[in-house]
Amino acid sequence: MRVLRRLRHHRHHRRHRARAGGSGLSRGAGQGRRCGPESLLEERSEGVKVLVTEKLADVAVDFLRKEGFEVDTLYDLSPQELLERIGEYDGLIVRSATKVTAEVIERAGRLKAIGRAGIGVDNIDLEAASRRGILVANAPESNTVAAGEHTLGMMLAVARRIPHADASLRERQWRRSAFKGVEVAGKTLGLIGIGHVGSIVARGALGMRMRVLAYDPYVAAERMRDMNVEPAESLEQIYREADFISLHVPKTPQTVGLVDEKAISMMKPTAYIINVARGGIVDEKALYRALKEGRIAGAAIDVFEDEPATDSPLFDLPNVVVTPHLGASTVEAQDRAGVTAAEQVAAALRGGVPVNAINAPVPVGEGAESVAQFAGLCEILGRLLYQLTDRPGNILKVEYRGEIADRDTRLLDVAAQKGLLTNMVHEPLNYVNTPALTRERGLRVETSRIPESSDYTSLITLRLEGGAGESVVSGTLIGPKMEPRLVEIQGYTMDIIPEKHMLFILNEDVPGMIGRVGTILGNHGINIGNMAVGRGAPGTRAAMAITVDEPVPEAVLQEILKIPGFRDARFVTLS
Ligand SMILES: NC(=O)C1=CN([C@@H]2O[C@H](COP(=O)(O)OP(=O)(O)OC[C@H]3O[C@@H](n4cnc5c(N)ncnc54)[C@H](O)[C@@H]3O)[C@@H](O)[C@H]2O)C=CC1
Ligand SMILES: O=C(O)C(=O)COP(=O)(O)O
Repeated sequence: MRVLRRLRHHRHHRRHRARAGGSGLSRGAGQGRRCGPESLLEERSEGVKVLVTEKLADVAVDFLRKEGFEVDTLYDLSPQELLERIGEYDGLIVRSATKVTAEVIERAGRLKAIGRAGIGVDNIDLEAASRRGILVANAPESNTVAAGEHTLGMMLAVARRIPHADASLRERQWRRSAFKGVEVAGKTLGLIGIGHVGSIVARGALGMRMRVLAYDPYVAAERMRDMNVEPAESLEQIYREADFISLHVPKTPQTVGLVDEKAISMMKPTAYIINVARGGIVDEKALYRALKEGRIAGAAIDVFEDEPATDSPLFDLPNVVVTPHLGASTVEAQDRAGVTAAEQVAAALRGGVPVNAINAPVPVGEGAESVAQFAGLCEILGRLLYQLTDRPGNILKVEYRGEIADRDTRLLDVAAQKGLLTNMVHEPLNYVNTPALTRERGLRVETSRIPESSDYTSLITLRLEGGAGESVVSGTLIGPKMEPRLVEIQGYTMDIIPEKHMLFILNEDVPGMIGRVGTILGNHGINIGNMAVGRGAPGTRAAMAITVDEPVPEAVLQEILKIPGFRDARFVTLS
């Protein structure tokens, strides 16, 4: 299967991060890291309902249906109708027009995942979604080429007044002298934001022999120079020097109103503003005044403060080119955005963390996929740790040894917490809401890394401290199938594949103990699957880990403990 590796510039974290995309990561829907213990992952999709509120590529809807989801495409829902219907759905897929407000999220009792078939997520209340444990994932890069090409098209359209000339000729007027434009070659294009879309615009502009100047505090000057782009010292430099100013930043509290009256006042009277980013980043009223008074030459606008915008005063100005938010509207981009969003939602609904998750940790960088494979193990270790502890402490120590110590393990930190909290909290836990619940419970998480590991390629140890004594468990993944193994429990070295029902017993290291346990379990009709023993110094203490086919009742544990030499016997459930 195809696995793509690519660099993406994350919108909000504003740093370059490597991500794996493609469809090689899971058995069912692609684009997700399988993060839970395999047995915990939800494979069934019957009865799992996905609502699509905006036109999505047919291939994306087909994909979801083939995966067994029930899909409703309700493209004309009013905000009120959305509030009324959202409670029926487990997944939601939107584009930019659906406002997924805190109120929508509050009413979305079943909702587990929101997919954005595009880039900008400013129409989704991320904080509200995260609080409710709803995973949000978008489709970065799906439409960057489309948005970049649209920007270049808009720049040429406004520079050469193409739409006006077209409209005039359709009125049967041959007015050649009325539509004299300006060239872009030799002019300065000032980019505000040079992430994915900005870079594509830069490339096109350089091809047209423009000088490209860019302002982006989160992209290194070196990287810009590699692209033959001149790093601007400040926004002011862009405003003062650029002939065309094009915005390619996300809409955030920091960028709303970025290009305001003051910014426009610094621009050349011959300058053009192009906005294919988001409405509201350019102050529309200030823009209107400047255009009307001829303080700048023109503007090309694809996005508006209030969309759908059918009545903007900008539409009456002759030096403006407008399109109704068409930046992403190409066949190719829509196919990509739709399929990616659908894959992300499908993966999330099956318990994975999709690779484009915005509000959950996704491993990045070298070995990212192998990190995801350890998530199930960490969750098991967390569950086990809690159940082995009588009075759990509030410090969770996660130790990474060997290869795993060099990886991005944020996902694993959360997986361990998720396992630990499972039996502590009543809320359903996932990778989105677990860190907040950990904090709420006053649990401190400390991680440490030791790159060398003598016995295993990678070893993960969880310790719970600060309560009645310390509890410790270690595990690893073994073999070509990367199967989980418990290799240390409460200081005893052993080797056993974890299973749903397990028994842990501490006993004196004397002959006959294993047989006694076997006899008691057998007397109660409890079948043993597997067994491992760990020892202290010979003849002192020992421990047994036993997998059983069904839960072991408390009375059976008590029967074991009545036999001299047995010190502790616990039944644990690992899924
Ligand atoms: N009109 C349309 O249909 C489309 C619009 N968009 C818009 O374009 C935006 C950019 O998309 P991408 O390039 O893919 O995102 P990106 O995340 O790759 O790039 C955004 C860049 O903006 C920079 N940035 C953030 N805050 C900044 C600030 N205050 N000043 C200067 N730079 C800042 C970031 O460092 C980053 O390099 C999206 O967030 C979306 O709103 C994207 C696709 C289609
Ligand atoms: O991807 C983006 O950020 C866009 O603005 C595209 O929006 P759309 O999906 O066409 O409503």
